[in-house]
Amino acid sequence: MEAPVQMEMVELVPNGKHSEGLLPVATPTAGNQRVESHRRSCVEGEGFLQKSPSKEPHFTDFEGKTSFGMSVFNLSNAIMGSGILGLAYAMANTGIILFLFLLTAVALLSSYSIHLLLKSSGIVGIRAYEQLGYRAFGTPGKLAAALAITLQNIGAMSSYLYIIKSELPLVIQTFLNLKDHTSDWYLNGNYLVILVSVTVILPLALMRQLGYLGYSSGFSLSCMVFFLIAVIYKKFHVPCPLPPNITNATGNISLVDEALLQVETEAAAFCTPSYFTLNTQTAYTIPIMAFAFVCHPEVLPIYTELKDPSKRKMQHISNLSIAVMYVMYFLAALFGYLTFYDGVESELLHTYNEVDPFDVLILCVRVAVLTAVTLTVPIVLFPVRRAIQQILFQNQEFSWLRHALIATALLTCINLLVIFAPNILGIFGVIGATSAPCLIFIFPAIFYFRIIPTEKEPAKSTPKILALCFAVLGLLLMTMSLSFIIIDWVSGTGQHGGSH
Ligand SMILES: NC(=O)C[C@H](N)C(=O)O
Repeated sequence: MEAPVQMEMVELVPNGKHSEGLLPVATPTAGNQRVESHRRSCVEGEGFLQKSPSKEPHFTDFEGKTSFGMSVFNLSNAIMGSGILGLAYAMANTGIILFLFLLTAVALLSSYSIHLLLKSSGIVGIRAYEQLGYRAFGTPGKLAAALAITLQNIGAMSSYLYIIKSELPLVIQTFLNLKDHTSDWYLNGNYLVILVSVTVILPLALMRQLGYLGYSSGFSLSCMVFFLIAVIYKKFHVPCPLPPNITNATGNISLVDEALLQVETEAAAFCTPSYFTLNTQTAYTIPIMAFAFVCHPEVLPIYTELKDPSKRKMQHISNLSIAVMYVMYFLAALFGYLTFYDGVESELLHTYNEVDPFDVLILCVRVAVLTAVTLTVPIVLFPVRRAIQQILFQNQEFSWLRHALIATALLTCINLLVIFAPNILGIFGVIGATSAPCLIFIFPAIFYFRIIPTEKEPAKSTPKILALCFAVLGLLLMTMSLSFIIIDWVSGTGQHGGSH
């Protein structure tokens, strides 16, 4: 099939949650002007880093203003999300060494995949993930990329709402000073998640532009840093095992002694870290890690906004962001695991409820994380709505009714998903085994294979063979993870990672 000429609409707006470009600068009019100028002057195969010699404006003349440091911050922010909460559980099911090996592999592969994206975009002058799909495979390629991005963002939003469902009842319980979790509606996560969606998230999602809300994504990164500090601090203040209430179990002193002895032996075994573990839950490790490292749809928009852009500079930015997140992810997983060992839940923050529900530090972390995820949901909803609008209602005038209906429908679906999802592991697992491997491994590799001209790199050249191997690896990981997850569900062990 002939590669289609790049005459598609290009919107220089992000696909996810980095702050720049979400501000009013990226108005539809500005976008359309750029598209118009692009339509007039796009030259096939022209590198976007070269300034167009023609006098006519060109979309690649768009001058980025973001500094190196700010771009590292934006990309780190795009990487960091709820995935960090699942990593300690992944470590409990792989052991420290195997976890470190897999985390390193996913981080390195993630960086290689960005290299493929940057190289492909350099050849054709495209700065949007979906557009690469269009350039490589025409409309099916564009739709596949848009679908994967939409699914990934829906997964991210569901995980954020799941955090609201599991953490908000605990915050309210602490504020009301209630020792026990009662069945009152205000302690029911399902009601609370609907309440927050209707009263906070929906009104924000109805705004026409994100405006200053875009800045709040920087706030979420700070919250996750705060979360990490608390996890490290708590490791040294939470006893292992958690004190058991054995005297309640029996009034007999000799039985208490016996029980104590048994508890001590079990405790020694329980509180010893494992370096290499394999069990049914190990299957979730790669999907959790893949989910945690997804930021690929954001790379090209961040590249667009970069001051004095070059592929090398953008690759440095990506490597640095991945390295910083790699360290943060490893520390969060390690200290979370070393606090609770095999008792850690698939949503780490929820596990601290076992220690002391009234702990002030954990309460502050919960409030911070809850605020961050609540503000991030509308930010992630915007590009999903844009994708739906582009696919279903292309070239139609803005309509408030459609704008509101899509937001309401999306939020309703995500609420239903979250209410019926047994645990956050299901969300990490399904999204991490479907859209994440597509976005990280498969699409960048096959887009690269199609986009780089054979005159430049023949089909049998090393970079292209490597890219194909990368796609095959992604496909393998995807099928393996999905099969193991389905087997886990069918055999009924899927509840292990539950956070309740
Ligand atoms: N950006 C995403 O899609 C997910 C993000 N990497 C997270 O961990 O939540």
